[in-house]
Formats: sequence, C-alpha cells, structure tokens
Amino acid sequence: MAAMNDADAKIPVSVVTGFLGSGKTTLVNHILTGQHGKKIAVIENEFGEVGIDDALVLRSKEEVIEMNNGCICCTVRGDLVRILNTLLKRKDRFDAILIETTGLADPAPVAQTFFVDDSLAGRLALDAIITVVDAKHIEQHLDEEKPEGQVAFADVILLNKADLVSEDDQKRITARIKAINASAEVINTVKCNVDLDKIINIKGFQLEKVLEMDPNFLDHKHDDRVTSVGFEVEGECEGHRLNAWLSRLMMEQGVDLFRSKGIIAVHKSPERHFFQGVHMLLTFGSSAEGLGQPWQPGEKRTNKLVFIGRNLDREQLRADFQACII
Ligand SMILES: Nc1nc2c(ncn2[C@@H]2O[C@H](COP(=O)(O)OP(=O)(O)OP(=O)(O)O)[C@@H](O)[C@H]2O)c(=O)[nH]1
Repeated sequence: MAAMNDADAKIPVSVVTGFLGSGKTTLVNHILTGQHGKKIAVIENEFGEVGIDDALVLRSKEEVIEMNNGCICCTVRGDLVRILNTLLKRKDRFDAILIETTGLADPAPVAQTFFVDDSLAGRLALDAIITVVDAKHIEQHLDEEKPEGQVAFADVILLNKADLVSEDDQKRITARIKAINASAEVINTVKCNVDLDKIINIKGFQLEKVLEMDPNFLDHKHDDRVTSVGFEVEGECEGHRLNAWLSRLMMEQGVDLFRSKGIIAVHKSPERHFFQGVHMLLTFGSSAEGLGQPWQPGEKRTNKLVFIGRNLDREQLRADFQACII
C-alpha cells in the first residue's frame, strides 16, 4: 500500500488578521455561510476575558471554538496549542482550520506556533496569513504605527470596504501596501466578499520568505502598552444609566479607547442588546434587528463587556457598570 505523503496529510490552517473593525468577523461569517462544501473549524481569539464576537458570529454547521484568555500574543503558546490538540482529536470532522486573531495581535506568535510546537508541526500546515484592511482607515493607521506587521506578513490582503473609497484611493492604497509587502496578493472587497478558493488552501505561507524579511520572526516580544479589560456582570441594566455612563466614558477616555463591545441585558426587554465602539463612535443594536438571539425563557440575564485601550482602570470600569444594574 502506498504510504500517504506527509505533506498531504497536514491540515491547512489559515490565520485572519486585520486592524480593529476592519472586517475580520465579516470575513469569518462569509466563510461560515459560504457554499463551498468544506468543513472549517474556526478558532476565535477575543482580546479580553469574555467572548463577544462569538455571539455576533452567525452559527452554522461548522464549529466555532473561542479562546478567552487575553491577548493572543501572550497566551497563544499555551491556549492555541491546547485548543489545536483538542481539535485534532476530532480531525475527521473538518478539512481546514481558520484562526481569527484579535485586531491588535501581531500575527507572528500565531504563525510561530506551527513551527515551534513539535506536537503540531507535523500535523498542521500554516496555509496563509490573510489580512483584512479597512480601505477607509488604513492610511491613517499606517501613518500612526500599528498594522505594518499585519500587512508585512500577509500572504493575501483583502482591501475591504472598497465601497467607501474612490478608485483612485484604491490604487494609491494598493501601491502603499505593495511598498510594504510586494509579494502579497491584494484583493479589493466589499463586506469581504471574496472567492474562498483565493484564500483557503492556497499554500501561501513560506517561512523562508518571512525570515528573510525579519530574521527575528520566531522570537516575538509582546507590546504591552495596550491592555484589555473584560468582565461579566449578572442582572439587568437600567438603559438611561448605561447610556449616561457610556457617553461620559467615550467623552473622557475616547482617545485611549480603541475598541469597546458589550452584550447587554436591558431591564424589561426580551431582546439581547449590543454596543460596539471605535474610539468615540458608538453604535447600538439588538436581537430585534437580527443580531444574535433574544433571551430565551429562563435564560440567566448577564452582561459581558470588553474594553481595549491604553490606561484602562479595570476596577473603575467594573464599578461604574455595576452601578447601571437594577
Ligand atoms: N461599508 C462597509 N462596511 C463594512 C464592510 N465590511 C465590514 N463592514 C462593517 O465594518 C464594521 C466592522 O466589521 P467587523 O467584521 O466586525 O470587523 P472586525 O475586524 O471583526 O472587528 P474587531 O473584531 O473589533 O476587530 C461592521 O459594522 C461591518 O458591518 C464593507 O466592505 N463596507
């Protein structure tokens, strides 16, 4: 009997990165709901201790597993290895793995896992790093500092939110991306609507290429200027108090608040309410608009909040939120 080629036996792993709010969850939803005949296991890393994206991701036949222990840079080795090993015990149930990283994570530590960890190196193959870029905000971010790493290490770049910029803008941004990373394929998308064959199982990642660019790729150091605060509080919120607190918070700390998200149980409302913010911009939604599910009869009402930013005071945030509970 012909022995199976080792490389063929490896399960492809795709890593989705992208700055906060660029469209990573939109891409995961696109993949989960697509008619592609592939069974894909999704691992999500929420930056914070409670999972919120999980509630926003549409459920489908694929499995979604969530990692909740803070920044992927720090916990990746333990958590990711453990989760991947658990997944591998059920490997007859999927053909590919997709890892959605937090918007701030440098993809390096995720990618390293597949080379550094012996238990995984032989069984999984890092297929590609897919970076989602927000066409509207990328230039501002490139001018400031952050997503260079995400752009530099990407194998495929989705220039998403193409609907929000002109064709000239798209050309200029593509040129700027190419100046950072000439070898990545750049695909313009709206709502991350991309042919899945262009992003999954494409064998795009090459360690040699990356090491040539960054010889220190395999020894990443964590940037600890930014922290996350996540907490869960049982009970029902008084809507006006919550609004007043969030408005004050955005006004006073908006500059330092990169991202905020919450799942809220509002007093006397059967709907599950959500808020999400980027700096001072806050939007609200609820299960009445088809986002997530209403509270089920008998289900415990609980609130989950996550804040990501600089100089966050966990105790204060929690106490202020607690004061909104009836
Ligand atoms: N106009 C426009 N909006 C989009 C597009 N793609 C996504 N969005 C919106 O952008 C917002 C952020 O999208 P998400 O998919 O949640 O982004 P994310 O990268 O997962 O966000 P984080 O998990 O916070 O990092 C949502 O309100 C989306 O509906 C697009 O192509 N055009």
